[in-house]
Amino acid sequence: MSEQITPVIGLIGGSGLYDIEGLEDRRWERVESPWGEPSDELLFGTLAGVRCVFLPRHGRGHRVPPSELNYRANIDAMKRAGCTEILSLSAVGSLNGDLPPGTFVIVDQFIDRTFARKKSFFETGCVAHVSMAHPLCPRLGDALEEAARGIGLKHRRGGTYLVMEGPQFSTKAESELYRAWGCDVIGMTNMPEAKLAREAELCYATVAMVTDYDCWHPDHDHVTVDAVVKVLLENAGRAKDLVRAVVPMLGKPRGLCPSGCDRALDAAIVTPPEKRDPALVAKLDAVAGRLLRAA
Ligand SMILES: CSC[C@H]1O[C@H](OP(=O)(O)O)[C@H](O)[C@@H]1O
Ligand SMILES: Nc1ncnc2[nH]cnc12
Repeated sequence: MSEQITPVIGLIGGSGLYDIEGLEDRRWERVESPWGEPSDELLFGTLAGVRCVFLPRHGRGHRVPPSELNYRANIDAMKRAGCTEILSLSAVGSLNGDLPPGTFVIVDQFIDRTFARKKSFFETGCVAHVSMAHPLCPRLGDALEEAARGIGLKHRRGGTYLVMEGPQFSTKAESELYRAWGCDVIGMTNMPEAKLAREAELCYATVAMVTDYDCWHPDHDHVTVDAVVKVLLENAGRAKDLVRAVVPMLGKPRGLCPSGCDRALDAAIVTPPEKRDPALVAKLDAVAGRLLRAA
């Protein structure tokens, strides 16, 4: 019989999203990871009977900046907590005049311009190369699109998210360069998060919630934190409505991911078993235990 999965929905809340009210049987719990400290405790609970695990990306109180987030610990902790998929909810600037503040973009591509982050679970002693050609899970995108349409949310399916290092916002020349590259939105956090989710064989989707026009638009002020916060407080309520609509759709028992997100490591690990570093293999127990345990 083909494998049946009972989904556990991971939710990573970005700027402005530090809790999911309405989660039943809620409890904040510390999850230990061999990769270090996650941003915060994880919030466990259920929505419409579906198990959910929420992590505020920057921690409650927004304490951790994008470059100092321990992305590996965050993804590893969510995998250890049993998550089968992750929905990332993120504030972004718009690089596209057709995507005004308030629009929710169901992203389908990334350009990763970050340079000061640990980007892989695989290090000396166990090397792997996963495909990132299609970094976001279309199955999750379909559900998000249907849910957004169902609740009348201003949204767009598809768009390229440029991930910058930050924490400073872009220069005008950078903003114009990214527009010329065809990017739609800009933020600081979804890479390496999406890469690590892929290595951990977790389906991953991003809802990018537009808060500003960055600094390229001749008719709008350059982005400031005040402006972002004002719009993201409006976006946060709608993001929670979207979560409440999409979780019941995703929570039904299902087969394997048609796009293969949950088997991403099948053809990725290069180092043969006898050459692997046992200490690293032990650290990879949650991320890659499916394959490494068998070896
Ligand atoms: C507070 S504005 C800049 C900040 O917001 C976004 O974070 P997140 O993706 O976690 O919502 C952006 O990437 C920056 O980190
Ligand atoms: N303009 C912008 N640049 C980078 N990150 C952002 N998050 C929200 N707006 C942003």
